[in-house]
Amino acid sequence: MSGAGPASDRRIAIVLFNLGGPDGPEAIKPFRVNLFSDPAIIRAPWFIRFWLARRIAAAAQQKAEQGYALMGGKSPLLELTRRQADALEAGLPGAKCFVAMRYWHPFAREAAEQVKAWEPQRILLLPLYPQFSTTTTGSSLADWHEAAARAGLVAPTTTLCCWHDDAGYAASIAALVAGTLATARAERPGAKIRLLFSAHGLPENIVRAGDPYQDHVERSVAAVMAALGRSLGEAIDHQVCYQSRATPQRWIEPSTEQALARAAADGVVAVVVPIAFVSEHIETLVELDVDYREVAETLHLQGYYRVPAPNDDASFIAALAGIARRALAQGDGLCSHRGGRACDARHGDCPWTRYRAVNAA
Ligand SMILES: C=CC1=C(C)c2cc3[nH]c(cc4nc(cc5[nH]c(cc1n2)c(C)c5CCC(=O)O)C(CCC(=O)O)=C4C)c(C)c3C=C
Ligand SMILES: [Fe+2]
Ligand SMILES: [Fe+2]
Repeated sequence: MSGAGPASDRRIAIVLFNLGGPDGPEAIKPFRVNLFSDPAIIRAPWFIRFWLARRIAAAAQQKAEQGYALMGGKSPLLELTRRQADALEAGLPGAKCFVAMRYWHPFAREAAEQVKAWEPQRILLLPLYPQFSTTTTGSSLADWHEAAARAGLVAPTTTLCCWHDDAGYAASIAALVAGTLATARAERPGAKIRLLFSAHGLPENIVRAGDPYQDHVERSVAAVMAALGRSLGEAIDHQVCYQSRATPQRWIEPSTEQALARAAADGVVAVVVPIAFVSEHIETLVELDVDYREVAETLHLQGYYRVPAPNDDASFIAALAGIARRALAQGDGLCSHRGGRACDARHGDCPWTRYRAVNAA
């Protein structure tokens, strides 16, 4: 670990969490059934969920197959996450990164066995979701604790609930935005530009039940806009919107389609920023690059550009390494986020602590 600190001489296992994705065409169906069977995603009693999961998964199966076919029949998420793991390891001597996916291999139980075999002195749980949602971070961390207990893995553990407004993270996203903005300006001289921060959506009822995700997304956008303002020295038009509606319920709005329609009506060029994803996957490479690009063409939008997801971008990895270092410097604890200050999300406390308490009750 670079720099002196309490963690500098220890064997530290860093567990990186993401959602996972199918590793071949035959995995698409079971991956999607796993996803819709998660009580954090479909909030219904288990016997209804068992039936509902298969029904919802079947409903858009063909569209999902077509989407994965465009990416070679599988998701690039695991490979990109492994690259992030390698880059992070290189920046944090003494640490070894492990990957735990929620709905496909390597599952948390596989990662927990690997971590146990490595015999760490300390573990850092680092979700690759900047914003906390019960559907992503909450579900992954709960899954990890079950897997770790089953594996008999006992080591002091530090958990990061969220890093949505970390200054280094915001600056790394702002730099990626600035790059695409420069391309858009060079290709559309004189055109008015609007940044559309497109985040994964959530069903409205999940947000109403207290999920802080939407609030965290808005805070991420504010942090990126502040960093962008500092580096470019100007204010830029922007809007937050939500993509990837996957169930028939009402989802939070405005949708990315609605934001594109507004951009067309206002005669502006849209520069889409995938704000809730740290890696390219089906929702960026297909939904943003193919589906919404088509929508933009149909709407005769002035222009449509997409900012890349950070993947293993050097400043993003450096930001992640800083987040990890600061979390570890605080010693063992349940949650070490925001440089040690308490969560100041809408609900005033740490969302993971709260989620854990509610689920244990
Ligand atoms: C109710 C359904 C869903 C919720 C809620 C949800 C939240 C959510 N998801 C991500 C990030 C990812 N989602 C991915 C895939 C994916 N997500 C859903 C549904 C919900 N997500 C589905 C059905 C799928 C499968 C793709 C498809 O069949 O269309 C992925 C991985 C994609 C891949 O490349 O394989 C990610 C990453 C976030 C950040 C989030 C809420 C905060
Ligand atoms: Fe999703
Ligand atoms: Fe927290």
